[in-house]
Formats: sequence, structure tokens, C-alpha cells
Amino acid sequence: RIMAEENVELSPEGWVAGQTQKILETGTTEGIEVAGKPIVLLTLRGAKSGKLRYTPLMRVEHDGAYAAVASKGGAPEHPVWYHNILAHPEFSLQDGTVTKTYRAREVSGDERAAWWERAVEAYPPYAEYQTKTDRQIPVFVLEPV
Ligand SMILES: C[C@H](OP(=O)(O)OC[C@@H](O)[C@@H](O)[C@@H](O)Cn1c2nc(=O)[nH]c(=O)c-2cc2ccc(O)cc21)C(=O)N[C@@H](CCC(=O)N[C@@H](CCC(=O)O)C(=O)O)C(=O)O
Repeated sequence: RIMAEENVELSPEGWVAGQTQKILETGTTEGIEVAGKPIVLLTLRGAKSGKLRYTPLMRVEHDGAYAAVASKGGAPEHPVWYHNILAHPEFSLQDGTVTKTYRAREVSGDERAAWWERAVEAYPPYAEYQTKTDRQIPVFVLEPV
């Protein structure tokens, strides 16, 4: 029996959906950028709906692992996907034309500090976002499974 391909939801945010669609059309994240920096495409499962949702994030990579930074531009609240990644921490991430499975864990202390530095290096506006909110912006490390 061929299982029907599960539908994956686009973001309701127009620009986010547009960048996602470009990745799907071209088959790569190459050339899709925010402030001139590269992005990656996660496919996360909704914590309540169980729906798959395309969630593009900035590309923060080190030694084959990635960081997912729940910045949402420094908004007062975490992005909703923060709950999705906690509820379903194993998911696929596409970087360029390569899609692999990763497992996320939220980091704190020195480990978080090291990844925060890498994140700001990869996408400097993260530092500015953190000054805009007193919530500590969550950082997840994504390791290949
Ligand atoms: C608007 C809302 O988005 P959000 O999950 O809050 O996340 C907001 C943004 O972080 C998200 O759009 C990111 O993709 C934006 N974004 C980045 N967002 C970041 O936080 N960090 C980044 O580094 C980042 C980079 C980036 C690069 C390119 C790009 O196009 C977008 C980028 C959303 O998608 N809502 C949907 C889905 C909601 C959802 O996931 N519901 C859960 C329920 C979860 C619960 O409440 O328990 C479910 O389905 O079960 C809806 O309302 O229908």
C-alpha cells in the first residue's frame, strides 16, 4: 500500500511561506537569505494539531550540528514552533539540497553561551533581538540521528 504523502503546512506568514515555496520549487536552500545570511528548512510536527509544518530558520552550523534559535525577531513571546520542537524533537532539516534527520535538545549555561556566540556570528541581528525582550531566547542544538 503506498502511504499518501503527508501534507506539510506552509507558514501563515506570507514572506516565510514565500521563501519556503522557493526552496520547494528549486530543491535547495541555496540563495534564499535573510539579511544576506543563509537559512535552513525544518519540518516540525505541531504539538497539538500533529500537522507537519515547514519552519525555516537561520543556518547556524558547527561540526555537523545546527542550532535552532527561537528568536521570532525579539518578540515578547516564544514562537509557537518552540512548543512543536519540544513535543516532537526528532525531525528533518534541509541544508542546501541535503535533508537529514536531527534530534533537538534545549541547551543552557556554557553550552548555550557557546552556541549563542555561533548564532550571533552566523546572524548578527540575533544579538539585537535579545536586547528587545527580557525573555531569554531559547537555543536548541540539533544533532544528526
Ligand atoms: C505564525 C506562527 O509562527 P511561529 O511558529 O510562531 O513562528 C514564527 C517564526 O519564528 C517562524 O515563522 C520562522 O520560520 C521565522 N524565521 C525565524 N524564526 C525564528 O524564530 N528564528 C529564526 O532564526 C528564523 C529564521 C527565518 C529564516 C527565514 C524565514 O523565512 C523565516 C525565519 C505560525 O506558524 N502559526 C501557525 C502554526 C501554529 C502551530 O504551530 N500550532 C501548533 C500548536 C502549538 C502549541 O500551541 O502547542 C500545532 O500545530 O499543534 C498557525 O497559527 O496556524
